[in-house]
Amino acid sequence: MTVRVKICGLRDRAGLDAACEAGADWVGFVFFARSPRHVTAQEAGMLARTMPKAGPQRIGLFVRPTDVQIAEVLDHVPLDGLQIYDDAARATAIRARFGLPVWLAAGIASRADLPQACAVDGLVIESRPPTGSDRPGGNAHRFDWALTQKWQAPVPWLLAGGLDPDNVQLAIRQSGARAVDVSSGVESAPGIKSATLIHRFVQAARNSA
Ligand SMILES: O=C(O)c1ccccc1NCC(=O)[C@H](O)[C@H](O)COP(=O)(O)O
Repeated sequence: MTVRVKICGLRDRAGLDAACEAGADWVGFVFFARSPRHVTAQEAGMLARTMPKAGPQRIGLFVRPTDVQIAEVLDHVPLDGLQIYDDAARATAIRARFGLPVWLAAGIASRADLPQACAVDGLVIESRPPTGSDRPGGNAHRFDWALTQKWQAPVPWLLAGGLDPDNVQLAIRQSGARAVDVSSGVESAPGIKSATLIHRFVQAARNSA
C-alpha cells in the first residue's frame, strides 16, 4: 500500500510548487504566530487558491484556536481540513462547528498516550515537544517509532516529528505508519523549505516497502 505524505509549514510559492510537483497528498499552513512557519490568512489564501486542481489537499494548523480565528482564516483560505492542537473535546466541537475534516494532534511519550477512541477524522501522532519549546509541533523531535506498532488506531493516522529523507523509511518500517508528515526535515533553515529535500522525502516515503 502506498504511504501518503504531508508536507507541512509551507510559506512560499517555491516550497508549495515543490510539494505539488513531488506528488504530496497534503500540504499544511501554520496559523500560529510563534512559529517560524507562520503564514497570515491572506498569504495562505494567495498560495492555496493557485494550486493545481488535482494537487494536494490543504490543511490548516491551529493551536488552541477560537472559533473566530478559524472563521477568519476560512474567509480567506480554501482549506480541505484542519489540524488542531487542543484537547479531543474541543477538536470534536470544531469539527461540528465548521463541517470540515479535523485531525487531532497527539503528543506521544509512551504507549499510554496513544488515543484508543476519538470523534475526529484523523490523528497526527507526534512527539511531545522538547523541554523549552514554545510550540507543540514542528520541533524536529522524534519519539520511539516502535510505540505505534501494535496500536489499534481508531481512525487513520499520520506519523510526525523529526522525520527526514534519510530516516523516513526506517520510521515507516518501525511504526507501521501508512502516512507521514514532515516540516523541519525538508528545510534548509527554520521556515525555509528545500525543493531538493521535499522531492527526496516524498520519493523515500513512496519507495518504502
Ligand atoms: O511547524 C511549526 O512551527 C508548528 C507550530 C505549531 C504547531 C504545529 C507546528 N507544526 C506541525 C508540523 O509541522 C507537523 O505536523 C509535525 O509537527 C512535524 O514537524 P517536524 O518535526 O518539524 O517535521
